Amino acid sequence: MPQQPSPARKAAVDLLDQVLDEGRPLSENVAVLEKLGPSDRAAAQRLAADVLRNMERADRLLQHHLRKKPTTRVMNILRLGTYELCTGGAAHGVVSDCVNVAAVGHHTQGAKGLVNAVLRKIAAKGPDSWGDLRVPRMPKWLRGPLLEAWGAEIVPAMETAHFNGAPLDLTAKGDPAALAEVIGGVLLPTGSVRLADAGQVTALPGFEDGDWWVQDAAAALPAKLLGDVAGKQVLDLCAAPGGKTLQLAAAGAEVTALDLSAKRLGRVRDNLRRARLEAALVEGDALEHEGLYDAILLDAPCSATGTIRRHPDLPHAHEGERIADLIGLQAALLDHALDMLKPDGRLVFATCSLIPDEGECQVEEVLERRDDVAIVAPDIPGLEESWRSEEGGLRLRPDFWADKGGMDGFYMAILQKT
Ligand SMILES: C[S@@+](CC[C@H](N)C(=O)[O-])C[C@H]1O[C@@H](n2cnc3c(N)ncnc32)[C@H](O)[C@@H]1O
Repeated sequence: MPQQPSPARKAAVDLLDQVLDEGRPLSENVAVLEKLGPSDRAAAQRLAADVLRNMERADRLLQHHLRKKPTTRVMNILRLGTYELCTGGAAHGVVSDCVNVAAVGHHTQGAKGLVNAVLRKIAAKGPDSWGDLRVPRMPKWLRGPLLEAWGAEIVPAMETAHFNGAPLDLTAKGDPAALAEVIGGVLLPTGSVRLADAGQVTALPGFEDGDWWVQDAAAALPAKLLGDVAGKQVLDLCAAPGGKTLQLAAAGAEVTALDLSAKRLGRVRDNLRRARLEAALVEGDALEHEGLYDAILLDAPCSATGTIRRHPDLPHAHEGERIADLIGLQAALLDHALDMLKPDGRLVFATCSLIPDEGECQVEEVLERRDDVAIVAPDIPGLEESWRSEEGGLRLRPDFWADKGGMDGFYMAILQKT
């Protein structure tokens, strides 16, 4: 009988298989984690994400020791072992446990010897060269279009930001300066509170009382761009999991939060309950919703390429095949949302994408298509002039605020019904 591997390591390899073989993002791979305790679950998720963030580096070292590429699962065991060995993992423990992961799989039993031999070689020499390997590049399907859009200086800066990962940002329900003090965080110029090393989120002060919620500093801006929403009827069109709904409700708006996904809408409900805030929840297709609103937030479904710092699986789980459809959906959502906006009302269009077709181009095109909307320049505290884009929106990039820990990539613009 082979010795059982550590549950976290085996689950991490299962997660890697599902991302790289089946194209399923880490967030959708819950079945793999169901049987694990909380600490193994967290360790498996962290390991899988770290391996994906470092995959190009691991593959570079491994290619010197492999005459031909093994199956994806064997390769993933090797990637995991390489990453751990090169980042301080104890050589004997990591190698033998990776051999155990191979030994318990029907299709990988035969590769036990290979895993052992290759990882021993990596253990001997890999850690010395690891630090000299280049920052991993994005896969070609994404790097190509981004090079075209942003150029050869900016894309490597984005890649460095992706490689560095993301701190934890919180949005305060009340006074952000007071929250920063209580929680020991840094108050950012735009009002978010940043924690460099947060640990377990649910253990932070104020979690149970709903005094704050997790939201990247860039993601916190679109709701603010709607201006003073107190007492206004505000429609949050693609609302789940609800960070922006909470902001709007906390600012005193009468919010209708709509989302297509019942499951994801359940998360909005949970988040509202924890923060003791209220909103009317509607499950449905935004394109079929009707009504007239004072203000609308359209945080449209998109490639989510602005969130790679937190989701290193994203560029590996697919090759952007849905982006063309998403661009069409964003344009249709934008037109329908503008039809539901009262005269003089404000709509904020936002996407967490690095691709201009999902941001700047959408706004340029809607301004050409329609003569009942005008763009309004964003004016809230903390904005930097370099964030303003030509057509009048805000372009946020992961390489901005590099000295502060970065921000998610986002595009947002304010449109006013004339
Ligand atoms: C970028 S996420 C929204 C994030 C959210 N605004 C927040 O701040 O937490 C996009 C959301 O759009 C929803 N969605 C996609 N297509 C939709 C449609 N046709 N109608 C309504 N919601 C849709 C997805 O279920 C997803 O929850």
